[in-house]
Amino acid sequence: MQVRFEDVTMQFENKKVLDRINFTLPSKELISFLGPSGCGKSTTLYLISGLLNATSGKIYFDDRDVTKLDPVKRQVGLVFQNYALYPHLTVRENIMFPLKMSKMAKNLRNERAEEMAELTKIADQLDKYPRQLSGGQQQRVAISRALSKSPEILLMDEPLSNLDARLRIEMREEIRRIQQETGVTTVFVTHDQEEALSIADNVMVLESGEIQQMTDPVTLYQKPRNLFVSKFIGSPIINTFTKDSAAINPEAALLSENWMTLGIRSEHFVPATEENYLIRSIIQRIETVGKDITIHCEWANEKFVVSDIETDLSVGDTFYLNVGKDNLLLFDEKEQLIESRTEDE
Ligand SMILES: Nc1ncnc2c1ncn2[C@@H]1O[C@H](COP(=O)(O)OP(=O)(O)OP(=O)(O)O)[C@@H](O)[C@H]1O
Repeated sequence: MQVRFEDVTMQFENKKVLDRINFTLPSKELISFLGPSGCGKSTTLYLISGLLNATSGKIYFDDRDVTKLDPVKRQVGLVFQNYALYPHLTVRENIMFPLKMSKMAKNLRNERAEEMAELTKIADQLDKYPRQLSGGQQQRVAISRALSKSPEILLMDEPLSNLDARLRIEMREEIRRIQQETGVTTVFVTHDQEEALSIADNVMVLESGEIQQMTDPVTLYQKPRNLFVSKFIGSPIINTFTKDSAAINPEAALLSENWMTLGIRSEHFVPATEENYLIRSIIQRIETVGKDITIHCEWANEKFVVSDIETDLSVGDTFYLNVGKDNLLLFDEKEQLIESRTEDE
């Protein structure tokens, strides 16, 4: 099922949290809402679920106007960060709970609970209580419960935030698998850019109640629409330079072009020579973490980082660098990506 927002505004007292936002979530996809704390991700999710009502604008599920529809009638499944399981009910009873509410016959409820537990790989935990399960298993129960009523859409609000790093990675792969097996349109809210990029078909980046960009993870990384998105996506954070950056070769042809900020990702630098370089630096520190080498550079108090590069140079050496022209991200005075440049060349 497709979800469409038309000019949706959400205001709490005198605070406008979402300002006339428009988007379409394609059917059967996993879409991530990504953005810093307070940008309006959860609010958008609750508007889809019906737990919040929009101040103005329209919300459609396919061609059905659901703007004023009761949450129960919207057929959404919800999964929260804290699992929200009933502690006094077993796993089986937790999964069956929404089915009981909708008065499904007991044998069918049981069958459905077992089917869901198979899907989420907790079939051997059905008679335990939530407190006897690990965090990852509890979240599997919450997902089973949310899917038990075959919702039209599954909404997940920071579902992995309570798990440790290793389990987060395991569970995000599981969520991806479950989403693909069921084909249910899924929204996954996170503030973690790596999580969003690794799990989603499409990512919607929000900031200050406005959609900054909505596209697939590769495009988001390679062609961020503006400086905010370029800085929010990618680790380490993208390096930025201005026209008066002393690190830029004063002879560089790039300086005669019209731009305000130059963005270069750490892995896009290649070694260069004093005769032909774009960026110069003095190596400050070489950091090795496992297989990853990050070189911390500086020129005239401007700091930046270089990674995925082979060099014999050491701390204190001058490091000359170039960047392939497709990897130069130029932003104008409104911090928007100048796209025509890469298309022209
Ligand atoms: N019921 C409410 N009354 C007043 N302000 C609210 C209410 N709910 C949310 N807000 C405000 O709306 C803004 C967006 O909140 P929202 O929870 O959607 O952000 P978020 O992007 O999900 O961030 P987080 O990850 O911190 O939850 C915040 O400034 C928040 O304080």
